[in-house]
Amino acid sequence: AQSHVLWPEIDRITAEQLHYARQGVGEGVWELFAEDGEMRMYKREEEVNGLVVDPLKAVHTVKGVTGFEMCHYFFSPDYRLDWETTIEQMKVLEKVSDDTMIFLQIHKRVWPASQRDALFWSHLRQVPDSRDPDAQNIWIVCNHSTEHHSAPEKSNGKYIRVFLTVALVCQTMIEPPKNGAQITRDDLTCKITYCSVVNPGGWAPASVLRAVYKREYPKFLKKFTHYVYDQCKNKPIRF
Ligand SMILES: O=S(=O)(CCO)c1ccc(-c2ccc(C3CCCC3)c([C@@H]3C[C@@H]3c3ccccn3)c2)cc1
Repeated sequence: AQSHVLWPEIDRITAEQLHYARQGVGEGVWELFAEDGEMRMYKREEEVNGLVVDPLKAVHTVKGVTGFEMCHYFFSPDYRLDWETTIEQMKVLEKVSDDTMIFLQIHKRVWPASQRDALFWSHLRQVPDSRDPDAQNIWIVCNHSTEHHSAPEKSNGKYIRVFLTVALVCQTMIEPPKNGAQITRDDLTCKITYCSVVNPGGWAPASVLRAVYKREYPKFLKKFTHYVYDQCKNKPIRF
């Protein structure tokens, strides 16, 4: 993908999102708004030109899967409709490379706001951990809004286009079995950080959007992580 016109932006945004995901939720104004088992969901209340764009950061720990497996199922178009319940249509507009694609998604309408679509590049990458060189166990998927000739903004004006930046950062922790036995899924833990900022792209009542965010994000992360566990549990481990 290094040759593609988008590459410099993909490289920059992915690095920025990795750094942002690693920042704790201790400092600053993160507000815990949802908890479910190991999942903690935080938000900041922000508005841009009167539009709610509340940044979201979620942390979660899932046993029995690797960071690669979690990121693979998040990135791949083949499984998206199995776990993403808020989209009506999804199309891959361009396969930039094996680890980079451009998606167009039509999201279900959130009454009384008008229906939205999202056009974004999606990039999957393994990340060498600078602090721990032999930790080759961190994977990231970064989704960031982009433009594309086959999905011009004003094509039919039917949908308002959202502007989003999303990052799923997953780290595999292995509890090596005492007796030197082979690693099983019981020895695996995946530490997840999910960050997202979605600008609704056009007017939508703040109260409605905040209610949608509060309801949809916890549901989405819970459904997605359970889906990946179920898909992987009887398959060989992929790091
Ligand atoms: O992580 S992803 O890349 C996974 C690939 O699908 C992703 C996640 C979320 C969105 C998204 C797009 C539109 C909207 C709203 C804005 C006004 C009306 C619709 C929302 C609101 C936040 C609520 C929401 C949260 C989670 C899931 C779906 N809905 C979210 C897009 C992509």
